[in-house]
Amino acid sequence: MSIEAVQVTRYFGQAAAVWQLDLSVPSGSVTGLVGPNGAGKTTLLLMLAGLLRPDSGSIRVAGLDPVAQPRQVHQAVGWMPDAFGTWDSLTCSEILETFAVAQDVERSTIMDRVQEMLRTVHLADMASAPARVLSRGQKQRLGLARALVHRPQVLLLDEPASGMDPRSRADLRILLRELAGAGVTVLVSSHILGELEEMVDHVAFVSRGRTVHGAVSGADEAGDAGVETAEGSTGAAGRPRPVRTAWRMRALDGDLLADWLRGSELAGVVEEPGAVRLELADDRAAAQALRQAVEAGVEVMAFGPVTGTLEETYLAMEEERR
Ligand SMILES: Nc1ncnc2c1ncn2[C@@H]1O[C@H](COP(=O)(O)OP(=O)(O)OP(=O)(O)O)[C@@H](O)[C@H]1O
Repeated sequence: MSIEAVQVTRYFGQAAAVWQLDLSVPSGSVTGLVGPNGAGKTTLLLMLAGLLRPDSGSIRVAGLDPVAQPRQVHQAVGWMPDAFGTWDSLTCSEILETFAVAQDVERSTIMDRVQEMLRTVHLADMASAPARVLSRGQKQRLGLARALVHRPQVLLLDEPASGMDPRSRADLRILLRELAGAGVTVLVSSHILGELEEMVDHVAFVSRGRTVHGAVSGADEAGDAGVETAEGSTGAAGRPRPVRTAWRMRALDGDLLADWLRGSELAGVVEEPGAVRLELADDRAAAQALRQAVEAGVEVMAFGPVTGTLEETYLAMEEERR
């Protein structure tokens, strides 16, 4: 596990923003952090980034303790806050350069790295522009470049897509998937659930300062309280759940599809003639199911994860906006 939080608590005055929270995030994956306003997501991310001390509990990020080893954690982590404050008179290039220096990036490589990062977030044209002229979405992209400039092992993003246009959001999704593929651990909070669903491998729900068991494998589980309440969550609650577990297969011949499903060992239901919904453990299981269906002669014309399950699960959570 690349991020491990055990019984972490943080108070602001009398109010517990995060309370006895458990979270385990696997390495090399993209994990979503989902919860209502005031649930404690930002507070949690700040503690993981070594920018806020927990009152109690233990945290390990890339094997490091943010309380005892803040400097090492800052170097291991890329942090992108929801609102990225820039020094308005510095240029985009100067801002990235400043952060690269602060993060001890090898001096001789800094300018190349800065150019590379500006290209990655499509701001190369703005390299010499002062930050004050950037739009909100462009500032977000610069914030992403800043978080990545020192090649962190762990990337913590708080609402990164807010203010970004559709092209930038799509680029963000692709970039986060690529980073995870290269072994970076990504934890991303977002309220844009449809988008999160497409980019994350797992999701952890936060409610009233605690992680709750978020089953996102489909409407059935979500509907019958697949999400435990904050009070009911213990133990495995901190383990994020895989996201793509409900899949829909459509075929030209509905009877053949239904026969194949009955004869297979797979968990699934016929939703309507020509369409079945399958519960599959992971992407590999999905690929196998598709192969089996095709080999059995089913003329599959569409197959993909059922979207909207994250939102269904979210809405099934006890509403507790603060
Ligand atoms: N510096 C602070 N001082 C006092 N209370 C705070 C502070 N920071 C956060 N809180 C409180 O802690 C709780 C959790 O806030 P936090 O910002 O972590 O929630 P969040 O899940 O990130 O919310 P959102 O989705 O709206 O960004 C809220 O009730 C908030 O008012």
